Amino acid sequence: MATPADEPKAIEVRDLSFSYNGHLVLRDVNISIAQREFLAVIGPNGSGKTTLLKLFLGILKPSMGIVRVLGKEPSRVVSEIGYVPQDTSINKDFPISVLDVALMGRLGGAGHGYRYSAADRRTAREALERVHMWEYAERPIGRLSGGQRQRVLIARALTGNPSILIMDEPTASVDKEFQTELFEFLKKLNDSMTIVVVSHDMSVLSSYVKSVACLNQRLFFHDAAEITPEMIEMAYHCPVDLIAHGMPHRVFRDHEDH
Ligand SMILES: Nc1ncnc2c1ncn2[C@@H]1O[C@H](COP(=O)(O)OP(=O)(O)OP(=O)(O)O)[C@@H](O)[C@H]1O
Repeated sequence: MATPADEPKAIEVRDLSFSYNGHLVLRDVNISIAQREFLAVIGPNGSGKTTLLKLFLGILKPSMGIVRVLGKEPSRVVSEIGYVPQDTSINKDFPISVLDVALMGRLGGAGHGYRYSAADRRTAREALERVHMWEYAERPIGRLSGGQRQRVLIARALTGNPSILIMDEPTASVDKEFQTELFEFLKKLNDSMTIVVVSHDMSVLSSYVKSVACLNQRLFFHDAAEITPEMIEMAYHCPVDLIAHGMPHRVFRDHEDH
């Protein structure tokens, strides 16, 4: 049986740089994410967070350096990763039901024309029950609240039975109550699953995550849930008066307003 010492890292990134058409977005990024880690990636708008996630997923290829997921090329382990994209990437007018969205998580590498089996339907139902959305199974996704839609997207990611869950801004369009509920849920999943969450909102993160990475073209990784003033300065290019055990939330807001 594999011991933690010899099990592969969930995600390993070495000397990674990435450019879009010559425009450098990520520079010399190194990070090693152990299995069952709960990592938050924070950073300002346009700092490359979504780009980094897409490199983890194999949707983008590094310009330089390597990305390994469970020791392999990301494209070879697609079914190991559940991805919850930003809510804004969802076309809310598309006439598709909650159950259909959850079932899409079963497609994995399956080609066009794949027919869902009874096992697929059972798994989709279980995933929707886990996020308390089974009662909405027949409802079009366009007629859900932001928080409900987020739950369905999580269910879709879980139906693939991934060992790594990657979420891009899961709390962007939901209220405080759902944020807490979501992180409690993620904390339970984290017993058996690696979780990577991109977020702007640090106030909800600190009590749930195990480590934090601050990104602004370069990545600054801290192997603890604490967000240090150095990380803030590095990523946000502003000195932050880090208030005792508080997140510099107010300070950020002031900073972003100017
Ligand atoms: N497909 C693309 N083609 C060209 N440039 C892109 C593309 N996608 C993103 N970019 C640029 O790359 C940079 C990083 O974008 P990315 O979406 O990774 O940032 P982010 O940190 O996720 O931002 P946000 O917090 O606003 O979601 C930005 O300057 C963005 O304009």
